[in-house]
Amino acid sequence: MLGIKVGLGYDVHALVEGRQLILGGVEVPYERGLLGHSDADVLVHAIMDALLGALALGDIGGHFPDNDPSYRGISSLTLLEHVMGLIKSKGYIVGNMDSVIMAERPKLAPFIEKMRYNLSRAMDIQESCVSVKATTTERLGFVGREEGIAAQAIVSLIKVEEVK
Ligand SMILES: Nc1ccn([C@@H]2O[C@H](COP(=O)(O)O)[C@@H](O)[C@H]2O)c(=O)n1
Ligand SMILES: C[C@@]1(CO)OP(=O)(O)OP(=O)(O)OC[C@H]1O
Repeated sequence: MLGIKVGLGYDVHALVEGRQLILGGVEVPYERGLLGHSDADVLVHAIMDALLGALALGDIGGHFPDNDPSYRGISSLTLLEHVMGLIKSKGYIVGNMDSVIMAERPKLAPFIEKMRYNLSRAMDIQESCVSVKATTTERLGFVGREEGIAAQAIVSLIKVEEVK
C-alpha cells in the first residue's frame, strides 16, 4: 500500500483590540490581534488540524484543551512541534504543506517568507515544501468586514518506517 496520507485544516479567530497579531509565528504589526486561549495563531492552528486529520488523530481542541491553563498564551509553534512529535512517532514525515490566510487587512505579503521559514523549522522540512498564501475576501463576509481572520491548510504525509 502507498504510504501517503493527506489532511485538511481550517480555523477562524476574531480580531480584537489589545492583542498581538501572530501569524505563522510572526508578529505582524497591526492595530488589532487575534483572540484566543493560546497566541491564537490561526495559520498554525489550521496546519496542526491538517496534520492531525491526515492520521485521523482528532483536532487541536482535543489535544490542547482551551480550559487548560498551561496553554494560556502559548506559542502555537510550540504546539506544532508537539504535533510533529506525534506524527513522527507514528512513522510519518511531512511531504508538503500548502495554506492560505484569509485577511482583509493588514497586507501580509512582506511577512510570508518569515512565516515559511518558521513553519519549515517547526515541521522539519525544506522551505520549498512549505507554501503560505494570502487573500482578501473582496470585502465580503466576516473576513471582509474585518471581524476575523481565517486560514486553511492541506498537508501530505509520507510513511517512512513501520511502527510496531
Ligand atoms: N491580507 C492580505 C491579502 C492579500 N494579500 C496579497 O494581495 C494580493 C491580492 O489579494 P486578493 O485578495 O485580491 O487575491 C494577493 O496576491 C496576496 O498575496 C496580502 O498581502 N495580504
Ligand atoms: C489552541 C487552543 C489551545 O488551548 O486555544 P485557542 O488559541 O483558543 O485556539 P482554538 O483554535 O480556539 O482551539 C484550540 C485550543 O485548544
